[in-house]
Amino acid sequence: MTKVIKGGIVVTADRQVQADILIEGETIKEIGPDLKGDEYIDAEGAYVIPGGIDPHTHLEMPFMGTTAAETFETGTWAAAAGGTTMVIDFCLPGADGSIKNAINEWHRKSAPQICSDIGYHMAITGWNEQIFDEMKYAVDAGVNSFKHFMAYKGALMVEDDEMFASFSRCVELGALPMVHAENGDLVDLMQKKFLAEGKTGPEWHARSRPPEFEGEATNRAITVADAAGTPLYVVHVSCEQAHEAIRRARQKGMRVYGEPLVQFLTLDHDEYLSTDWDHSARRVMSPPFRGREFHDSLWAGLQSGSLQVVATDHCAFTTEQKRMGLNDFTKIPNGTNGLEERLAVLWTQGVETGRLTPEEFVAVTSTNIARILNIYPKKGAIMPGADADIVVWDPKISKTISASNHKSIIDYNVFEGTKVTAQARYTLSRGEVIWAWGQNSQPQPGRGRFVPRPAFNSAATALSKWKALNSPRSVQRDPLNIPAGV
Ligand SMILES: NC(=O)NCCC(=O)O
Ligand SMILES: [Zn+2]
Ligand SMILES: [Zn+2]
Repeated sequence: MTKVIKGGIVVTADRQVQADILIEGETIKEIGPDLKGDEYIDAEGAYVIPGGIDPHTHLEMPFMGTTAAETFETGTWAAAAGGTTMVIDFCLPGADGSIKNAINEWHRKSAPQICSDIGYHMAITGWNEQIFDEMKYAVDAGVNSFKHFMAYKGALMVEDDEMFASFSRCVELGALPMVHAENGDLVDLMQKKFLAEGKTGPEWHARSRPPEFEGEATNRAITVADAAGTPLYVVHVSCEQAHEAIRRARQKGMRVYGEPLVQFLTLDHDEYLSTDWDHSARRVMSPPFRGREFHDSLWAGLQSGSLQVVATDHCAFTTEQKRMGLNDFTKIPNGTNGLEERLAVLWTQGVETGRLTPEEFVAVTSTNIARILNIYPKKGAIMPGADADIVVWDPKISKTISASNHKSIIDYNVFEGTKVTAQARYTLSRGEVIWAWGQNSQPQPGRGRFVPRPAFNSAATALSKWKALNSPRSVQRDPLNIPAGV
């Protein structure tokens, strides 16, 4: 059975071309004019883009005394409605600290629920021999990236020496270290100080995590990565201080990748000043939303290439869960939504304003992510042989984002009231239409697959080669010229 996506403008990370796409089974067979097939999908007047990949989600993740409400089913369904065909979700070890058990637990939860494909990152939340050993288990199981939390002191945070040990292990395994870069010690101090002063509202969440804390930690993580000789991926970059550190490292030739979130590009820290407690608490996340001046820095990073990908960090809690922190902002579960909205908001506020080209949009929402996370060109590409994860992207469907019609399980939306001017007309996952605008599509839990991601992407391999050729060597001395020991 073949399908042809007909009459659209195919947009990839490097070009736009008017062409049809022939799909055979789950993969792309041919791209060209006037293709014939058994079925046709109308792309007239629309762009045809690789399915979005969200490199940063937390579905059903146990966190801060509760569990993220968004399930693997509702999360991947919301993603499909928004044009995202793959998510990379964060696996978190449980009380036993085992990476192996965490991966098995994530498979157990996700497999029967996911509507489209999934991959995992693994969190490193401490350091011991078991973690050292099980990092290899993770890589062999197709999990090739490890997140290190420099914040959440007393819970997930790791120290610099632990990061160095883990980054060095990543070098051996050909895996990619990632960091949540905030100075956790200082955040902890500020939180305690504010609470002691009776400052308990959600506005103090943001004030306890200023951009300087993020910039310092980003610099520190880059220093650790340089010492260990590894590329580095900085998640949820929210401010110029962190962006500046990444820019500087890249100028020195380091392979440091930066991931702003669509929330950080568009939403303002004034939201924390709302007199409606729920409104502010629903937007509590770490790092927090920043001021408009930082949005400009992040957009510039996407334009110039110093920042490479846009994610959501989708970690969705209900209002009831947020109210766990009614009298103490440090107990508000951290996280916001964005999976369904990422592409439409980025298109409307990026491409429609001329900040991004359609090609850059494809690069930062899909292709760059697939390349960095080593699943390109199976994912993130429109070329023969690639998975037919494709979106017919209609730049003429407008809507106003609202919790009243979103697919997410939560009872609010941080983009509520935002007007967007483009939507997925069709979303295809491995050749199957899983979402059709206005056609009462239904979720198909269990049809998604886990996609293993191999280790040793080309950046890791190149850096290891460079380090091996250029690392300092001991001076060879004639034993006769070495003074005898005293
Ligand atoms: N970002 C956030 O507030 N919640 C999810 C956990 C994390 O990524 O730090
Ligand atoms: Zn984080
Ligand atoms: Zn996160």
